[in-house]
Amino acid sequence: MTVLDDILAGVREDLAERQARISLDDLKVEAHRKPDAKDPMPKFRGEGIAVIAEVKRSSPSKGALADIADPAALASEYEEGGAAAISVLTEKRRFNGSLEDLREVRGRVDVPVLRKDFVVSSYQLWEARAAGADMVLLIVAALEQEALVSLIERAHSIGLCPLVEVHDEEETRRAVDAGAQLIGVNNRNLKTLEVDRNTFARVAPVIPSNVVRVAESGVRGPHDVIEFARAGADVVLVGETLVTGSDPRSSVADLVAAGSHPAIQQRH
Ligand SMILES: O=P(O)(O)OC[C@@H](O)[C@@H](O)c1c[nH]c2ccccc12
Repeated sequence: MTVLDDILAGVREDLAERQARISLDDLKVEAHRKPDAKDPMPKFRGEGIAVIAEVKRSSPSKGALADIADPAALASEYEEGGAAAISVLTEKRRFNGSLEDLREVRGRVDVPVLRKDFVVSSYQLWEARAAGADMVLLIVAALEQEALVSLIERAHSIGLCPLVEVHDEEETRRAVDAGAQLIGVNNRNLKTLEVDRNTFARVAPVIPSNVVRVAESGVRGPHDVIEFARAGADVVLVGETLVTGSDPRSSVADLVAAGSHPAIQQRH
């Protein structure tokens, strides 16, 4: 059993528990009360490389990373540093996150907010929307093709922008076939948790030029942003470096500055 299988088993158990407690109809009512989701694409296709900054307390690879007593305060620092969007881990068992964290972040920042979780059911899309998310992560390795296609369609139909995560060329072809407009290449293999920073450069050429490309995981600082940008990234998604650093606001600002370096050729 891979780490991903193990995480998914826990996610399904927790999901069943929530589904027994909160009806889909109630979630839909709550979701419809929320203001329309914000479209992240203009920022992702704008000047320079956009930075998605992540609220992440723990990870299966490293264990506890940071306490983060006030996720909204952290997100607000990210926003002040120039983050184009905020990613909030909502998975509980391995990442120590929650939908409550997302709700708090949503209440504090103006930029789009991504629900970072292991989505296997449209129920979780409604949960994301009800908590005020604008975007949702869909992991190709966790989904059959049919489920991937229908979750992408459903996400769009309820106003969520799906970030479709891949790790190799084959998954990328599946994401493109499924209609993904925003693809994240995870440099971390979720089956082994190993990070290989060359993954993005290897996989990016398979992504059509009209699709927005996100380099995920393993960004240690401005130098890595420049490397991913050179390999064709429009966006970088950064967690650990920001939550373990001493000044999240200026760390984000440094990454944003590196991503708008004139030597970087913009694709859009
Ligand atoms: O902390 P890092 O190495 O900067 O990585 C952030 C992000 O890419 C990572 O948290 C992530 C990428 N894909 C995921 C899927 C599920 C959970 C977490 C993730």
